[in-house]
Amino acid sequence: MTDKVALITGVTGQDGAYLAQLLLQKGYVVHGVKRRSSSFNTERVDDIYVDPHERGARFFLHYGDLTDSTNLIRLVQETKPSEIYNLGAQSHVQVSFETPEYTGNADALGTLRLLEAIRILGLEKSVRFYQASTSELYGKVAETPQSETTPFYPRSPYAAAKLYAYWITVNYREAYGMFAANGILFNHESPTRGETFVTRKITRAVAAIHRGLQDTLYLGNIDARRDWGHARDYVEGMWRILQHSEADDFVLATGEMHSVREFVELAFSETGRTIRWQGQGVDEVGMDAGSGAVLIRIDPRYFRPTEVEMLVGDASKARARLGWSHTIGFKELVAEMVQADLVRAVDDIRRNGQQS
Ligand SMILES: C[C@H]1O[C@H](OP(=O)(O)OP(=O)(O)OC[C@H]2O[C@@H](n3cnc4c(=O)[nH]c(N)nc43)[C@H](O)[C@@H]2O)[C@@H](O)[C@@H](O)C1=O
Repeated sequence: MTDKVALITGVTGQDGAYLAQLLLQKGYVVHGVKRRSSSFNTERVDDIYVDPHERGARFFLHYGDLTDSTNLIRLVQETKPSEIYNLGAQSHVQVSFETPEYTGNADALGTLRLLEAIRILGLEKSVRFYQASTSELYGKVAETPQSETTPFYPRSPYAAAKLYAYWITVNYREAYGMFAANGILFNHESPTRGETFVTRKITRAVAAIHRGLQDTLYLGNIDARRDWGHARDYVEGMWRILQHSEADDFVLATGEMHSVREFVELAFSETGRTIRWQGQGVDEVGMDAGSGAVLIRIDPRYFRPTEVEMLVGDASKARARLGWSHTIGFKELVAEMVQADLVRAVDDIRRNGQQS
C-alpha cells in the first residue's frame, strides 16, 4: 500500500500543527507550507520536526505563500499529495478591516490558486481538497443555531473573502468533479491559539495577573457570544470530512454558546478569583470580588466596525454522516488554556530572572 500524503497550508498555525500531528499518527507523510518570515515562526511544529534527510522522515516543511501561484503549482507537483488541507489564511477578523486587500488576496484568491494548481496539473480526480471555511460566513445570523442550510451574511473583509473561498470550492466540485469539501468550523481554541484571539488573550492575562506580571486586561465587546470548541477535536473532523464517501460541506461545532464575559469569569475562577462587574458600556469594569482591584476594562479600540454578535452551530449532519462530535467541553477547554498559560508565565519569570 502506498502512503497517504497530505499537503497542509498554514501548517505553523494552531490547526495546521494539530492536524500535522494527527496525520503523522495515522501514518501519513505530511508536507507543510510555511510562509517566509524574518523571525522563527515554527514553534508549534518544532516537536514533530525531524531532519528531512533522516531515514524515515515523514514531516517536511516548505516555503510557500497563497499569494504566489507558481509556487503553489510547484509545491503540489513536487509533493504529489493525495489530500490537501487549505488552512492558510489571514485569519484575524479585526485585522481584516485594516488589511482588506491582502485578506482577499490570501483567503479568497489563495483558495482559487490552490484549486487551479490541482486542475493545471490534471489532478482533479486524484486529490481530495479541504477548505477551511468558517462560522464567520453566517455573520449577522439569519437563524439560530446555524447549520449547512443557513444563509450566509458576512460582516467583515475576512468573512467576505472566506465566502468566495467557500463557493469556489463548491464550484470546482460541481464543475470538475473534484473531491472538494468545506468544513464550516465554529471557533476552536487551545493552549497554542494565537495570542490576539480573545480566548488566548484572556487566559494569558489571567495567568500574568495571577503571577503579578500584569494589572489589567483590556477587552472590546464582552457581550459577544461564540460556540467555542477545542482545536484537537476539530482537526479530527477535518480529516473525517476528507475520508467521507462523497465530497460535501459540514458544520463542526459544539452546539453551546457562551459570552466573552462568561469566558473571562471562568478563566479567572481557575485562579480562585470571582469577578464582580460594575458600570455600563465603555465604563464597565470587572473587579476582583475579594480585593476590589479592577482587573478588566473596556477599550473601544477592540470594537469592530461591524460585529458578529452571536454564533452557535448545529453539527448534526457531521454527527450523523461522519460520526463526529466534540469531546472537550467549554469548562475543560478554559481550564486547559489557563493552566498552560500559568506554566508559561512561571517560565517567563524564570527567564527574566536569569537575564537580570
Ligand atoms: C471562526 C472564527 O473564529 C475566530 O474569529 P472571531 O470569532 O472573530 O475570534 P476572536 O477571538 O478574535 O473574537 C471573538 C469575539 O470576541 C470579541 N472580543 C471582545 N474583546 C476582544 C479583544 O480584546 N480581542 C479580540 N480578538 N476579540 C474580542 C470579538 O469582538 C468577537 O466578537 C477566528 O479564528 C476566525 O478566523 C474564524 O474563522
